[in-house]
This record gives sequence, C-alpha cells and structure tokens, in this order.
Amino acid sequence: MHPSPPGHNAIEEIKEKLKTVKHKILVLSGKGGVGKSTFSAHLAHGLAEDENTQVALLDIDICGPSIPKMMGLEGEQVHQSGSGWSPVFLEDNLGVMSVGFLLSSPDDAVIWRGPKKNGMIKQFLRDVDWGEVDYLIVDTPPGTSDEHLSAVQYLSAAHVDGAVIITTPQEVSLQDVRKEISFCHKVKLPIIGVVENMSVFVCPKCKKESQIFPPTTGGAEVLCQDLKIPLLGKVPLDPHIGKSCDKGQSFLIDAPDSPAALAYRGIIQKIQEFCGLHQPKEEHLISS
Ligand SMILES: Nc1ncnc2c1ncn2[C@@H]1O[C@H](COP(=O)(O)OP(=O)(O)OP(=O)(O)O)[C@@H](O)[C@H]1O
Ligand code: SF4
Repeated sequence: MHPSPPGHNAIEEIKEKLKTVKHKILVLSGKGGVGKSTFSAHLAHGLAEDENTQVALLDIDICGPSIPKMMGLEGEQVHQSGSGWSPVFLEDNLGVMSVGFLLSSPDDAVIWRGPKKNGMIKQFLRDVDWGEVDYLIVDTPPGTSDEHLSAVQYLSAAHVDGAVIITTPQEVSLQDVRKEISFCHKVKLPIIGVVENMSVFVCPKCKKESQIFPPTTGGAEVLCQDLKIPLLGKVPLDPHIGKSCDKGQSFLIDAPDSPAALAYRGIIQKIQEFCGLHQPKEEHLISS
C-alpha cells in the first residue's frame, strides 16, 4: 500500500528548507548490493573536487546506512543548531547526513516500521540545515517500497532534477530496474539515466576485459535502448573500490587513472550536463 501524500504544511516546510539547494539527484536501485551507495559516495566526492561547488550527501537508507563508513565518518554525530540539524562536514564543501549518525552503534539494526521511517525521512528533508548547496545527492533504500514513494513525494515538492538508476548487467537486477523505471514514470520523476556497475573486470596486467556477470539479455545497454533512457556509463568491477570505501577514501583520488575512476568521471560529467540543461519542472506532486 502506498503512503498518503504528505500534508500541505510538511510540503511547504520542506520546500522552504530546500530552497537553498540548486540541484537534487536521487540515486535508486531496484536490487540491494548493486553498488548504489558506492556510486552516491563517489558522485559526491567527484562533484566536490571543484572547491567552488557545495555538495550535500543524504543517506536515507534507513535499514542499512552505509554512507558514514564509506565517507570515513563512522562514529560521528549530528549537532543541533538553532535552525535544525547540522550535517557532518567531510570537507568545507561536502556535508553528509545519514541515519547512521543517529545510531548508538553501527551494528544497531534499524527496524522501524513504515510510518516511523516516513517520519524520519520527512524530518531529514525538513530539519537538516544544508545552507547554500549546488548539489544534494540522496542515497535511497533499494526497491520500490514506501520509503521510496515518501522520499520522492517530499522531494518532488522541492523540485528534483531526476534519478540515476544503478544496476549490474545481470537479468535479476535488470528486471528490478524495469520496475524502478515504471515507478519513476508513475510518480513523474525524471530519469537522468542508468549506470551499469560491475560491467566487466579489466585485468590490471594485460588490460583484457572479462565479463564476470555475462548479461543474458544484452545488459543495461539493450534495456536503455528498448526503454529510450540514456545509459550514462558502465563502471568496471575493481576490487580497489571496496578497499577505498573501507578506508573511507575516494577511489577517484586513490586510483585516478583506473578504468573504473575514468568511467565514474564520465558519468559525473553527464549528470552535471543534465543538471545544467534541464531545469527541474514545476511541482509534480502525486495525486494517488
Ligand atoms: N564497481 C565495483 N567494483 C567492485 N566492487 C564494487 C563496485 N561497486 C560496488 N562494489 C562493492 O559492492 C558492495 C556493495 O556496494 P554498495 O554497498 O554500494 O551497494 P548498494 O547497492 O548500496 O547496497 P544496498 O542497497 O544493500 O545498500 C560493496 O562492498 C562495494 O565496495
Ligand atoms: S587477463 Fe591477461 S594478465 Fe590478466 S590474468 Fe588473464 S592472462 Fe593474465
């Protein structure tokens, strides 16, 4: 069952709070474990490499917040300011907010039920004091659950630019992407494009490409052609990505010339171009 649309006051408050945020990007995946949080973290790192760009990363994966660890911010806590919660700053121009900062231990399972989760998402959107921000990246929970719909509803009130959908080349993941795409159409969320993650393995010695997960149906490329959605790029499988994340570092800095870092950069550039070209539409609130 879908949650009812947020009340008029909540929408107005969120709209007011996010007025200082120029671009809002949702990162979605139908399946868990396909690399959505890793992508969100590196989108934030990549955009924040320009010190004149203010970037905010919001992790609303209420059941499995992994952003604090990936950003090297485990154990940090949010502070209450006069006008709301202050994000945790990794750099002067990169602020992070995660439900993980509210847990007493990283192992605490967050098993809140729908209404409480929705309340938490609303609170994040309404009460975090982001300040003047160029890009807000929202790492969402996997699936097309209630949390998604609420996040999209609240964010759509504040003009979302669009969604980036992450998948692996495997059919099980692509099937969920199709559902995710129809969900986006249903809630009138523009789709920036699809990222195929863990596409191939590039041998560090001879640079030969091997398909670890051979696509049976043509992978994301065919899906994007069929559904007339941009394929933003393919990120190869690189074990160093996990190592950088475990250390809370940017893989883009750790291995700048690797095929995966180059792929991330190409995708980030396309997202920047999309945000520059597309002005977010006027409110597209859900009437269901
Ligand atoms: N291109 C890649 N190459 C190698 N490892 C990767 C790549 N992308 C992600 N990973 C690894 O895959 C694992 C899952 O990634 P991540 O946590 O980002 O997935 P997720 O989609 O956000 O999962 P969930 O939705 O369950 O939170 C991590 O260990 C991460 O380091
Ligand atoms: S891809 Fe080439 S270098 Fe890499 S392990 Fe195979 S043969 Fe060796």
